[in-house]
Amino acid sequence: MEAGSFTADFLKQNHDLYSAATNHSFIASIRDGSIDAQNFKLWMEQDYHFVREFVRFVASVLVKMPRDSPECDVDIILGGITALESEITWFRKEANFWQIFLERVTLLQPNKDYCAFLKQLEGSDTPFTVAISAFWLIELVYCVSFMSCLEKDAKTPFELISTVKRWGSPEFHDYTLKLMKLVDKALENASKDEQKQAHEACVRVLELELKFWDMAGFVLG
Ligand SMILES: Cc1ncc(C[n+]2csc(CCO)c2C)c(N)n1
Repeated sequence: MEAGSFTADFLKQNHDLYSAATNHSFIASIRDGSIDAQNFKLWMEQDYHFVREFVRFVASVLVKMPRDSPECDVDIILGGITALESEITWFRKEANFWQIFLERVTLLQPNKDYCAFLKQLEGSDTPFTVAISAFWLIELVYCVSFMSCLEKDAKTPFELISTVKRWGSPEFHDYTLKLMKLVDKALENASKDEQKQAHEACVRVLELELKFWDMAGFVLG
């Protein structure tokens, strides 16, 4: 089989897992309007803390970028960091609306596991190529998942529209395409070992995304 780009090959080879992570029942419950507010609040509490760890992760990706990278490539990651500030402000505002106390949240195990994985990627043992691949896929899963909640026949509740628009918007999709191009460029000339490591990190991302959705969709007793 002739090899295409890393990202296209990855998505083809891991179609079922990717599809499970981007068509989860939690997202389906937002899309069809049946979501329980308790589940949404649980997701928001946990995701805020995930995003806080993600800030450090993205900073580490920027530091690992090769010095001879074109400025426009550096600026894509810089844009990602900048966007995180408004993201955090949005979480705080939204948490207020839902009467969530973000400081009092206890991290659940799937979130702890995901944050531990990010920490591992932040380490100097993880090459840039591997970190940027995981970065792309983490953003893509959210983008594709939330895009489905904006389709014509979706019945997303009014109070969740601002949430799904954040990550399901065409602008956010463009950003994931830019990340995808960065990944493919970085991995084109990488060693077989780095390509394998990047593939494994991406599989792990999909597994962790699935568990994160499972956690959010868990029916509270
Ligand atoms: C579990 C989980 N997976 C992926 C994302 C996606 N994501 C991480 S940071 C960020 C802000 C923009 O870069 C976005 C959309 C998430 N939030 N939570």
